[in-house]
Amino acid sequence: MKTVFSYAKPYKWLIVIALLLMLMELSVELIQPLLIAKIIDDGILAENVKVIWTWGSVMMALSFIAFFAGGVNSFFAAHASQSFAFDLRQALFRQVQSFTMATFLRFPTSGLITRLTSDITMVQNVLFMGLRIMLRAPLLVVGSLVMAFVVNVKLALYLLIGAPVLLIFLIVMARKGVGLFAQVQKRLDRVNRVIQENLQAVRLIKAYLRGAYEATRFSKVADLLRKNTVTAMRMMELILPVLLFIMNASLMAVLWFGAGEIQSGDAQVGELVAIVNYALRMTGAFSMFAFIIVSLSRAKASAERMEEVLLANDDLEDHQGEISGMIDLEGDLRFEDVSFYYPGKAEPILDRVSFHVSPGEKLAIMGSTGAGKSTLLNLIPRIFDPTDGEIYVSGKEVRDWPLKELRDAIGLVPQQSILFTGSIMENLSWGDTDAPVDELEEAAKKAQIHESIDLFPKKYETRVGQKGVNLSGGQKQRLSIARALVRKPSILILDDSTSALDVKTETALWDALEGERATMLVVTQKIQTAKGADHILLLDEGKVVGYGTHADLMEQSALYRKIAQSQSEEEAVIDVANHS
Ligand SMILES: Nc1ncnc2c1ncn2[C@@H]1O[C@H](COP(=O)(O)OP(=O)(O)OP(=O)(O)O)[C@@H](O)[C@H]1O
Repeated sequence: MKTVFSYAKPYKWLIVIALLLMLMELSVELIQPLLIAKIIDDGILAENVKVIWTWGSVMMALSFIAFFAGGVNSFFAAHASQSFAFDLRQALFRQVQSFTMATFLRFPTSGLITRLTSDITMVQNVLFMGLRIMLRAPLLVVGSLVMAFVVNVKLALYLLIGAPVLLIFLIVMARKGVGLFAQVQKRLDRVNRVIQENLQAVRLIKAYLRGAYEATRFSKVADLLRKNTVTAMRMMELILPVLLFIMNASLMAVLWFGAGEIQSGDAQVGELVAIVNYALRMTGAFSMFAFIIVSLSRAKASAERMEEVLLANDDLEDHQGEISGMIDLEGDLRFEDVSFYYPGKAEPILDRVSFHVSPGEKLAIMGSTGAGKSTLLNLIPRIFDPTDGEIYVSGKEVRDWPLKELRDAIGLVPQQSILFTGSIMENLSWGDTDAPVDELEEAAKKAQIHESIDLFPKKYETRVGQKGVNLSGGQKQRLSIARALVRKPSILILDDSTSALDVKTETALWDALEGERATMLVVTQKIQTAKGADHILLLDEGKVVGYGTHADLMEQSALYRKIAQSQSEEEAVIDVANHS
């Protein structure tokens, strides 16, 4: 809670002013029964019209002040709570962005989305309501009690009859509430996860006719959310009747014993009326308690979930020392005995991998699916750090480069092309926001996507992503490659990013990349692509099982020969099909 609410600190003066205004409003409310008592005892019963007019006017003036204070309080409360939520959302977003992959994988995406949306709204509402009514209700209870004692101690004591039971009951309910609402937020995470998966996979779901199946899956998680929320709310709904029962019993005691006190002359009618008035105000305030406990419980659960994110320890150390050199234009890359385990896994995904790529060389990486190719590539820009061994870029261990320097020098094209909503131009300049337009077009030409873009009516201003044109798989791959080229990387990493290209386009792409001053790592399944590389690294179950040129591997590696043979058979079948 502390970390989350520390984001309200910059608005402490707004909060203080809002609280003072709220106290002003509250004081007026508390003084009013006292004035009523005075009007009854000294005005009505004493038949003194002047007293009635004087105190009546004071009451009116005070009501106006309370009205004004309430209005301004709302203004400050809204401003403080909205600004607090804005800052908190920014902080959470930045924190999630700064996560290492290892930390990121600890939180399901849907959970992060819920934290950034519904959880923040929950604490924002609590701050707003806190400044408006939540604090006001308990203060009204305490204030009314104090005022009741000021009016008549004996009568006020009857109001306290139910206090201990009430207090214990409220504490128990508040504790239960936090646990129940934490569960509700978890269920909401799961609902969000199913929604997210469904929206992403909408085409697949249609193609597999899995709409009904997914609807059932959604019903199940939505039903769990409903059940948990109902349980929590039912528990909370107990609060109001119990509170009212206790308060009404206390009120009965006041009236019962109050009548006796008036008859014996120990109390006046006006005093009894004032105390009943305070008791009614306390009851009214208590009726807010159910709502307050629900809101506080939800906000506490939400704050704890956000705190998990804000306090998540990031273990990726950024070398902040002096930059003693720049990564060369064509980065030299060396893996020395690199092993890697995914967090919490017992089996290594990479097992003592060593190889060297000289500046400007092109290394093709091959291996069966799951061999560890993508994992290996992710270690270069330090998406993960190796568990053992070292990786050197331009002669320096990757952990010794400042992270920005290292990542600036790398152009990574992931296996799945990811584009952002916006124009083609915006997607290209995402690679380097300072790159001039002609460089963006140059990159597009090299990536063999310029001609396709030219055919769109709006050319580079064509919108992609949601509500924009849907690019084909191959177009997306080429756009992703162009985006990486815009960075003018020293090391260009293509993770199976040409799989959707036809042979002609791919050949043109490799020809265009020939002139690029970059060391290249290319994951590929195609022997044809590997043949064009200076060296080929063959991975199997995380181990290097072959390294050399195409000719070397044809000679040394049975696995490579098998892949080559299967692909030449495939080509033969295609040839036959084409000629028949
Ligand atoms: N985040 C993760 N946590 C645990 N295991 C993972 C994670 N990501 C990948 N793996 C496992 O690591 C192994 C290697 O995965 P990787 O993606 O590196 O393989 P790959 O050779 O690129 O495969 P493909 O050619 O199919 O893309 C796989 O067995 C995969 O299940």
